[in-house]
Amino acid sequence: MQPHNILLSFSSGSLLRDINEEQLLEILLKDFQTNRPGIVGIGEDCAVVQGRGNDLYYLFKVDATVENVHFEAETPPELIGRKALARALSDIAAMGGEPLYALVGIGISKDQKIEKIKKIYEGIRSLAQAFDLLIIGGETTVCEQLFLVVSLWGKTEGYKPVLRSGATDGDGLFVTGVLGGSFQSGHHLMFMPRIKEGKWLAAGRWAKAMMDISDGLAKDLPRMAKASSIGFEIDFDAIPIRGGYTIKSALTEGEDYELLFSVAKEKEDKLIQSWPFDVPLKKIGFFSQRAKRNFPDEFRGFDHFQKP
Ligand SMILES: Nc1ncnc2c1ncn2[C@@H]1O[C@H](COP(=O)(O)OP(=O)(O)OP(=O)(O)O)[C@@H](O)[C@H]1O
Ligand SMILES: Cc1ncc(C[n+]2csc(CCOP(=O)(O)O)c2C)c(N)n1
Ligand SMILES: [Mg+2]
Repeated sequence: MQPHNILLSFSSGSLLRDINEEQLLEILLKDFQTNRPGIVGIGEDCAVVQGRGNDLYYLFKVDATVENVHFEAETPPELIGRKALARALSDIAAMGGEPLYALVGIGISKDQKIEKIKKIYEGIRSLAQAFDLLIIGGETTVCEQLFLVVSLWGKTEGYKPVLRSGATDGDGLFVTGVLGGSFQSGHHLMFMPRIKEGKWLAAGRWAKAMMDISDGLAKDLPRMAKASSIGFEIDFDAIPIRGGYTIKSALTEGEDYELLFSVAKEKEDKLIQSWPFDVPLKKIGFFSQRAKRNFPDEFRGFDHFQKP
């Protein structure tokens, strides 16, 4: 059982495995200033910094992709590079932004084949090209466990980024694509970040709250509900599950990299009629002031510090 107030209950001997990712951030950032007018700091998929006027917002994101955590030693190197960039792009998509520039950090051991690193970079280059994104720098270091860190700079222009906190009572709850089986099916290496869908949803003022699903719906939806100070009702039969996988997989395994968003009740039908993309769109429930903010205990979602 997790202690309720982590700041009161952790001791100098406590280990990371005793807490979760959110609790670690609470401990670390207790005395940091992370917000001020025009800036949205911790708690969103990207940090938001307001540009000049009310029409331009910059988005910032940094994402790590680590051997034996996010990919395996045998993963094809082009797909390692592709995934490292795609993960960060998914967070720009989650706010309805468009990507502008990237910095790429890499940690490699001295025994690594140069050919493998070249292939990793080829994976980055081809996805960057697909999104018209410039790689403008990075960092190289030596390390036993191969890792990449991608920093992205993006923007919304002419409309506001969609935060996690905008959902209100009665809003419909939608997801793109299908959920579950990401690791086993290889989706976690091949997914297409939902940049154009996210931008359309934000620029057209369809989505009131939005995020990407990286730790599983069972973990990420309660985060959105908490940010919006609201509960939710899920229609479990409506959840779009990848063929051959289970509802448990769809709710808990994570790395779906799909968009989860809320839409005002009166706009739902129009949204479904107007949806111009090939990727499926599905209503899976609604936000409610009276409903709970959690899934049943058997559905937990992914946490780096805790056993599945
Ligand atoms: N070490 C850290 N220091 C400061 N802020 C952090 C740190 N790690 C995460 N954050 C912030 O905490 C929030 C949640 O981070 P997290 O990486 O879980 O984002 P996410 O979008 O929920 O997940 P993902 O990156 O898998 O999509 C973000 O706003 C992020 O900027
Ligand atoms: C070797 C290997 N083991 C496990 C997984 C599954 N996995 C890793 S990170 C993550 C959640 C999102 O990460 P983050 O919170 O860092 O964004 C999930 C579901 C994998 N892809 N590769
Ligand atoms: Mg995210």
